Amino acid sequence: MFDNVPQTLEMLRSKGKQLVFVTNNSTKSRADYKKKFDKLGIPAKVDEVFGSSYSAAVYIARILRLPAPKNKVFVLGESGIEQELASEGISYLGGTDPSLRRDIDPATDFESIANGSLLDPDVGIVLSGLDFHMNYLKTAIAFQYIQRGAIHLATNIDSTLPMAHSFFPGAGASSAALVKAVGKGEPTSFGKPSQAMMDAIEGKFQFDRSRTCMVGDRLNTDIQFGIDGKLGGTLAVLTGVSKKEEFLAEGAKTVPTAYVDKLGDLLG
Ligand SMILES: O=C(O)[C@H](O)[C@H](O)COP(=O)(O)O
Ligand SMILES: [Mg+2]
Repeated sequence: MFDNVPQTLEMLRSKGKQLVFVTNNSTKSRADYKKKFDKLGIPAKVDEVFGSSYSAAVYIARILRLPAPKNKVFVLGESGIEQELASEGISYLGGTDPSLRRDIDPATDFESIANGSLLDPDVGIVLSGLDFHMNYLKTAIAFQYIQRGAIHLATNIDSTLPMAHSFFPGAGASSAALVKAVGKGEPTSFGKPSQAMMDAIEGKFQFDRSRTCMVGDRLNTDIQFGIDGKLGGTLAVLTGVSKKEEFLAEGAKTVPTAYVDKLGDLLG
């Protein structure tokens, strides 16, 4: 963690600034993040967290509103997605179901998927996110649901996951096999820097875009979200970005982490 994060957040709160913690990581729910913040000593409320799983669940429950009974969600991902779907009252299957965390059995599974006996006829949506347990069986089932009319949505489509000061396959890589098999391009996704995520955050928190700035860690997601005219236009604050020149070329102002105490001045 960067130095002085709790102090910086406290300073912002003391100036009456509204804080929203935005993450594309679908493996954790807002409640999971609250626990993580507690462990790190960062004061935060569950309601201040906005994740891609929650964003997708809100879209499915409040905007898409598929008519029952064909409104169940087949999940390709971890418990964060399941928790947020449950919080919006959406029925789901797949996800962390241990019976699907296995190799496909060619002697039986192809037939059972093809004849529908391994499928739930009420699935109307396939929702994919970062999946630490990807396998052929789940991909094949998801593919069949989509072939039978289910809508493919994604929490987010990041190519990589930054971990341990390196990069690993991200949510977009998790669903890449499915996307290739379906052949219709990327699914609608709800993470940064999508307009869907932006609209959802703005809808929930009612903030003024022209007086908003975003602190992020990557040019391809967080930073674009901050400068592409959707969030504050040209102002963003960096806490560590590898391609600073590219960011500057976009006309953004930057503040090194060491001067993050100026954040309040920037926000006025
Ligand atoms: O692949 C992903 O899902 C993302 O790379 C990852 O979860 C990071 O999300 P962030 O919290 O940085 O938005
Ligand atoms: Mg990030």
